[in-house]
Amino acid sequence: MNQLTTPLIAHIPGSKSITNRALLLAAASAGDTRLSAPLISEDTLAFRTALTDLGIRITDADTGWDVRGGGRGPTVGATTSVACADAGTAARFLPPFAATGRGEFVFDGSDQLRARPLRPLVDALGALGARVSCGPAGALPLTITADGLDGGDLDLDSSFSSQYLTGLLMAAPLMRRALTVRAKALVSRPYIDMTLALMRHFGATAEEHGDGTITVRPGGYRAADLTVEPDASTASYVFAAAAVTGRSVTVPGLGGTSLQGDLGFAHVLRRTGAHVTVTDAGTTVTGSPDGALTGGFAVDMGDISDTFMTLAAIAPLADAPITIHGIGHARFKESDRIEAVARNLGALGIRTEQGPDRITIHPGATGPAAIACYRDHRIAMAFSVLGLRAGGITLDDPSCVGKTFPGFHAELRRLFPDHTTPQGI
Ligand SMILES: O=C(O)C1=C[C@@H](OP(=O)(O)O)[C@@H](O)[C@H](O)C1
Ligand SMILES: C=C(OP(=O)(O)O)C(=O)O
Repeated sequence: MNQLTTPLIAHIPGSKSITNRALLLAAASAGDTRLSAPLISEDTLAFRTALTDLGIRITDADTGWDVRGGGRGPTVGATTSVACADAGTAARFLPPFAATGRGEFVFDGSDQLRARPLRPLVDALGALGARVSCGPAGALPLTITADGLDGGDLDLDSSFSSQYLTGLLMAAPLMRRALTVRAKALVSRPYIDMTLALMRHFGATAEEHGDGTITVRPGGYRAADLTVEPDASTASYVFAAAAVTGRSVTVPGLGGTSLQGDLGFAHVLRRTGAHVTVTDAGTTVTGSPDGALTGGFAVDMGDISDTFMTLAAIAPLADAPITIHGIGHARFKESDRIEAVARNLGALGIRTEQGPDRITIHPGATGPAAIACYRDHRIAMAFSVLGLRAGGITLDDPSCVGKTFPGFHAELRRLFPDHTTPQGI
């Protein structure tokens, strides 16, 4: 192996989705949980602070965090405000947990988070017996006057997000009766598989029926230590960087046993000509020589929509158009991500066509441009990868990567010191 083919070892922090699920499940468990290698970023620190505000004791430890679970939903005397910052997982996972407790809770968040839909979750909590109200737009601020939750049967609109279902499922073992949920038009299904696997890790009983409904029985959780694997959504950026530079990048600890559907992005890169190996020890992506990318295909990224921007941002380097579809729900996240990608590619001189749930990107030389991040960490990180090949790319808000990867710019520079990274960072 020469220097160019020797794999670069990427340092990718823990999964945001696993960290925040494990924090909540540990908080709901009877006993102490050691959560090792958690992600430390704005989203997970906001989630930790929110649980602390709900009375959960979380302390720093040598390998991560120690959580002393209460074995039930939170009980508060006075009205308790819970800040969710920009974290969609906090806004969707914490209210059902609180509703199984006692007292009044007011959940709120940033303007960005206040713009993201909550109505299906509000309706579901009301149907389960909670006294709940939300803002005029069917979003935050959300007020719950909790006195436990009954459980029962529920139809849940899951077309905007899978997170409502995750929040309700994780609260279900704390409800008075079994919960059976029929999720309609469910998106991002791999995140439900992750939820169920982690619930079972903490001792819950969840049954998946043939018709897609899920039944969770009461009985609470038991504490169970957990080590968080590296974040597969974050790994998409270094895997794409390997593809566009022709280098080889390995992410140790993210492999065949992963709970994360976004590892599927590595297989999407295979379609561009990259070589991918996934073992239980980790995943390695090796780009074609000189970073040549094969286009001329369409791909459904509905299950792994957080990574569609990573592919879209490098698609101008391909030899033929790439169409990404199944991603309509990505319009309701930190930004309207299809529109954000289209506008930024347009600013770079790249032709795109978009539909409600899709975008087609045409190849072309990219000119210099200041990327409008829309305070969306994934827009900033995805276009930084393009910047490795296309000089003259700057970011209007480089620090927005702090939501899930505060060390992103430093790691990209460390891995690719000979390539350009967005100026001003
Ligand atoms: O459950 C989770 O941890 C997540 C689910 C996904 O959201 P949607 O279910 O809204 O697609 C994903 O975009 C988000 O980054 C994390
Ligand atoms: C959508 C995302 O996060 P969340 O929904 O947890 O805010 C994301 O990380 O891309």
